[in-house]
Amino acid sequence: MPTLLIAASGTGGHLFPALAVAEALPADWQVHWVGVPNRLETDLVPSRYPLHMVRAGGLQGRGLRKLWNLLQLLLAVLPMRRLIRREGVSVVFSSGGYIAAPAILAARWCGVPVVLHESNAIPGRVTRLLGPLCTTVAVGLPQAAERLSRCRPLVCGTPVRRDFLTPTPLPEWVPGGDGPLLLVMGGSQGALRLNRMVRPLLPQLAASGCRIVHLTGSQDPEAGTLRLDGVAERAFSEELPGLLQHCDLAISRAGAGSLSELAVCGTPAILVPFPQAADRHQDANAAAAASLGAAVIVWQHEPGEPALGRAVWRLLGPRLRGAATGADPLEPMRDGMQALAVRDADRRLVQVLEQVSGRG
Ligand SMILES: CC(=O)N[C@H]1[C@@H](OP(=O)(O)OP(=O)(O)OC[C@H]2O[C@@H](n3ccc(=O)[nH]c3=O)[C@H](O)[C@@H]2O)O[C@H](CO)[C@@H](O)[C@@H]1O
Repeated sequence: MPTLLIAASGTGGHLFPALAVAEALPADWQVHWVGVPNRLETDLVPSRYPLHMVRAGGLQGRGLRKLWNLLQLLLAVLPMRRLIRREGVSVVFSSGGYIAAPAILAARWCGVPVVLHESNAIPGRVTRLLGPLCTTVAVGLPQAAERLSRCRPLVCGTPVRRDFLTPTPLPEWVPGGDGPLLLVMGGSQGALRLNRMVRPLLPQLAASGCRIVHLTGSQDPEAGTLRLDGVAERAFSEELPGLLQHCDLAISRAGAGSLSELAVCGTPAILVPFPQAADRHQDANAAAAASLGAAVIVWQHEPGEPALGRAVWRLLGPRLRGAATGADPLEPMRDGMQALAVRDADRRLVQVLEQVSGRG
């Protein structure tokens, strides 16, 4: 029985694509997962995949703290190597981030093939540094391949969960009515600054008949303070597939996971890239969508500045006024999102895993 070790940790953007790959494997594969204590994987990884923990953090901090984190990251190679040997792992797969570093080094040490998936348009530090050691580097966007010429990467899209690919109903708690539906989301952790840009716009939008779902994240102290008819606020929703398939427009951060889900659902978006993302990779993700006409980029600004409001009213205005479809700016954006979509990224990656494990 082939055994896959998945090294994915931390954010939805790393965990969900890896989960999609695990779910797409043929039934005879066994999956083990390696993560970090107290991160999102403890909630998200289903119990059918044994979850092993190693201590491995990012290289945050300065001076001695940074050195200590680097040492911990290197020391994590040892338990990973033991895990690979003990479970008879045939292939290691990682969706990137810091946990990928010890996973790649341990796999090479054991002579086991390793497949690395990079979903961002600007590859992360670990991908740039250790990609050349991997058996295969796969990327979600062609823009990333241009930046990784030493690894000859395979462009295969970023896997999304199956529910995004099959028709899914709108959740019952979404405000009813005929008005267009606007979804606001800030990635798996929510985005405070994005929430603050959006809130001043909501009273007028709701008064004009727009229905709004705002996914605030769990850290927003202002959540729940604005009570308006036609607006539903949630910290997090498990029902994003139904929301994305039915909404007219999304306002979103430009994380690679969200972007690939918007694309497969054909959902037009206003993207507000997170300015502190490593190497400003969200700017590049957003640019990849905007270059296809799929999205409009609005740079993060203070609440009350006009850019976001102008973009929302320009895009939703015709639907709020009930104008004819020909004048609707959202239609070409939907086509743009569909051009960005890769619907079989999970199967393409499974094919790679089967090949490198000698079964393909
Ligand atoms: C702040 C930051 O640096 N974020 C990075 C992080 O992703 P981060 O997890 O922040 O964002 P992504 O957009 O990649 O993924 C969000 C995921 O959370 C899910 N979701 C979100 C809200 C909700 O209510 N329900 C729900 O299910 C979405 O369906 C999606 O699958 O890793 C990504 C992949 O390397 C990067 O592109 C992002 O830049």
